[in-house]
Amino acid sequence: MASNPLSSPHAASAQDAVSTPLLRCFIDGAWVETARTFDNINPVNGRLISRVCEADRDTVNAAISAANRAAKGGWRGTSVTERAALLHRIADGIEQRFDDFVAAEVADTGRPVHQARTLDVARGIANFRTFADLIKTASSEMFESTAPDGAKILNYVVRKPLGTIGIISPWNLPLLLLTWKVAPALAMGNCVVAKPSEETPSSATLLAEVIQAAGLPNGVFNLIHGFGPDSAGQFLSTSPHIDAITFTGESRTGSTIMKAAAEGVKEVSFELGGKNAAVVFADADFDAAVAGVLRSSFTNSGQVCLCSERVYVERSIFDRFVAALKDRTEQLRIDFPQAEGVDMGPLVSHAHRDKVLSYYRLAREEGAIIVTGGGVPVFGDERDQGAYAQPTIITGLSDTARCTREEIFGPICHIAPFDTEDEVIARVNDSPYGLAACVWTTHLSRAHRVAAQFETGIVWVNTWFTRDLRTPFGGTKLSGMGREGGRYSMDFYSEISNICIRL
Ligand SMILES: NC(=O)c1ccc[n+]([C@@H]2O[C@H](COP(=O)([O-])OP(=O)(O)OC[C@H]3O[C@@H](n4cnc5c(N)ncnc54)[C@H](O)[C@@H]3O)[C@@H](O)[C@H]2O)c1
Ligand SMILES: O=C/C=C/C=C(\O)C(=O)O
Repeated sequence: MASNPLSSPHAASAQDAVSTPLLRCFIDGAWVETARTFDNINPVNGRLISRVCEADRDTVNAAISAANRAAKGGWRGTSVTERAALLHRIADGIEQRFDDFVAAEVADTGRPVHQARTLDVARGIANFRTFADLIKTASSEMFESTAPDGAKILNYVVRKPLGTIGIISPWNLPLLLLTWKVAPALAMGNCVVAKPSEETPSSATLLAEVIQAAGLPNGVFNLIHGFGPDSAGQFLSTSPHIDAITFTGESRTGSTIMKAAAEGVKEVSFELGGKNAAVVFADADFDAAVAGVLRSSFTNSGQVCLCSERVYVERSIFDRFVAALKDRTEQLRIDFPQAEGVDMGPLVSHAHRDKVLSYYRLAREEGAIIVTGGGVPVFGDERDQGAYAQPTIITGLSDTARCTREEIFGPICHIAPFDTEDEVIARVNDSPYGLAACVWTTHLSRAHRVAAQFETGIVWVNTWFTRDLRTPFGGTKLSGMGREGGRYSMDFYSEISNICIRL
């Protein structure tokens, strides 16, 4: 198998004299070229990486038909043991091509190589292995009772596949978030039509190669490339022939998809936007809190749905904390993905950087104090053609400012002082989002008391983005609908029936 998607046999195109790789769709076990293509750009230097086949409506419908056929074919009848073995084979395939997946993620996003290795690709493997093991150990419910006439009654629960699942994923953690949905969907016996973000097609294409090599029956996994509105995403989410949609992306996109799902009363699972808070009490381990907020604000250039864009620090340590975080932020190494000790790469695209920079300008207009950053780093080399932005800390804004209420999804956080526990809980909850929160304190009962009052799906205490894949993951309010992870994924990707027997 070729070294990476940039030279994979399924990407190379004989038509292209300059040998720019062509990334194709994968439908019913075959690689499919389409009439229209779009460019995939490297955000480190603005250069063309590959051309990507855009699936039109007919191509999307062909993928859905292939999944429907496979769903009615043998796949739903495979045993848990067979499906678990196949998922492990897919994980093995990712492992065998680990460096190719790293290269794909880095090419599309410019992220540090060490992050792609330790987070993105590692989680791609873990996602398949976790659900392979889970279905083999999962139990079902059974209830014994007695009818009024004394007859024994047995109720038991069975899980069946939903059928064809539409999966639409974002660009910020491409392989992690795509496999977080594909693995449990396949584990529960469903068939899949997956559409990755137009910004990050490479690792999804590699995944299709690995799935094909693992021997999944044709049509069980299908990959279509394209955009959202009037393109593959919309054609998939509005199709009457899919049985459920699982989507990760912006809240307003989720709302659009939900309207489409309403037409056919389809099951939906949404992992949406956030405006997450980190709360630092005076009794926190100060150095750990500074290091933790540095990570939760600037990991992946702030392009993680769980990042802290709002930081609240108890007043007595506010000035000291701001100074310490400023110092650590200014030491962050912003560099090429493969540079030794690199901490931060570019944003995913020039368009996204423009959006983030518009918020940097808005912060000034709203009267923020720019503690550090607020612009674009100058390198004097090809990175100046990339989509880099400075990690930025601001203070001085009210809780009603747009920069403290709207998701920016870049390397920026606003720090505000607070005085009491009740005050900070109310301020954290005063948000249209409810995805995640972080609390830094050494006071155990306070940690539990505060965490339990946050209106978020996830709370971390003295840590951030620490993941046990068996736990429920998801948000409240505009941050999403439903939970995925462990048995929560098994429930979403199954049709649950109860069978009652009079013995
Ligand atoms: N809650 C979570 O777990 C989680 C995880 C990662 C990212 N996110 C959120 O995702 C956003 C960033 O990702 P993004 O910019 O790719 O989001 P996005 O909503 O712009 O796009 C996400 C996906 O949806 C597709 N899409 C866009 N419009 C569509 C439409 N009308 N119909 C069907 N598909 C459509 C896109 O092509 C892409 O594949 C941020 O808001 C972030 O908070 C949330
Ligand atoms: O950018 C958002 C990150 C989401 C992470 C997960 O869905 C996960 O860790 O399973």
